[in-house]
Amino acid sequence: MNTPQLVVHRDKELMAQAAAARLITKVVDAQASRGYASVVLTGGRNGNGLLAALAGQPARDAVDWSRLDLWWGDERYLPEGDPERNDTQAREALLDAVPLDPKRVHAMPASDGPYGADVEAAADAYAEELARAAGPENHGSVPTFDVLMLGVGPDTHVASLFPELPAVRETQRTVVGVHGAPKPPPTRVSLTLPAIRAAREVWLLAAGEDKAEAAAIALSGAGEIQAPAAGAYGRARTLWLLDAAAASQLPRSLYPPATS
Ligand SMILES: O=C(O)[C@H](O)[C@@H](O)[C@H](O)[C@H](O)COP(=O)(O)O
Repeated sequence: MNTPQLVVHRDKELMAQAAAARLITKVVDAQASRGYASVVLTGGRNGNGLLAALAGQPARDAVDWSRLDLWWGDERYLPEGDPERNDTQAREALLDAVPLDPKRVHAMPASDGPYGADVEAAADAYAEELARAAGPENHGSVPTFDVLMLGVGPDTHVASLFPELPAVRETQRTVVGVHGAPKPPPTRVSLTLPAIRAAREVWLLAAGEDKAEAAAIALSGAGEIQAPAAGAYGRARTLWLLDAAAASQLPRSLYPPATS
């Protein structure tokens, strides 16, 4: 497991803008070296704030959107187009404004789709879609994502992996159904920690005073069952993108050199 890197920005607006610029550069580099890029999106205010910031950046046109594979780390299990779905909010924030290849945008199943109320079947279907996209070097489970982004909840949850609940304990499956999520809505589909760890880079987004305790807990050696964010790390890099408010309870030893 690699040591998390921390970058602390002045406030949540600057964090969103800087993280968006960072994502553009990462995608452009991946496309220049490999011809395509693969990114996993997250829901929530910080995740959508990053997408909205990216939409406003002229450099967004440096990305070849037609060669970008988009996946989700989790989804609220609601009907297609529901305003509370992560993919609905991502489309409103950015996706509808850029020329993506619809075949490369992999939304998680909706509750009014073929699986109906069977969220486990929906999760299995997404796992199969990931496996089909995986290359031989990925051990046949999930593709090697260039960047997998995760908002961090005040309770240290990431994706829909909540402290102590079954989903965070999953060690084999790549996608699971979640029931009784403490953050509404209660029924969700989520990548598991093994799937998250397949990413080259995992970026954790934490801005706002309400994330200060979660960041301090997750970065101070807590276990992944009690603090799922502590178990979210990439194969090559784990990057926490914070604002000063969310970093305010970090031990000084963890606080990076002055960044803004
Ligand atoms: O479906 C969701 O709600 C998100 O995927 C969830 O994991 C979110 O990223 C965190 O709860 C942080 O959300 P905020 O950035 O809004 O605090």
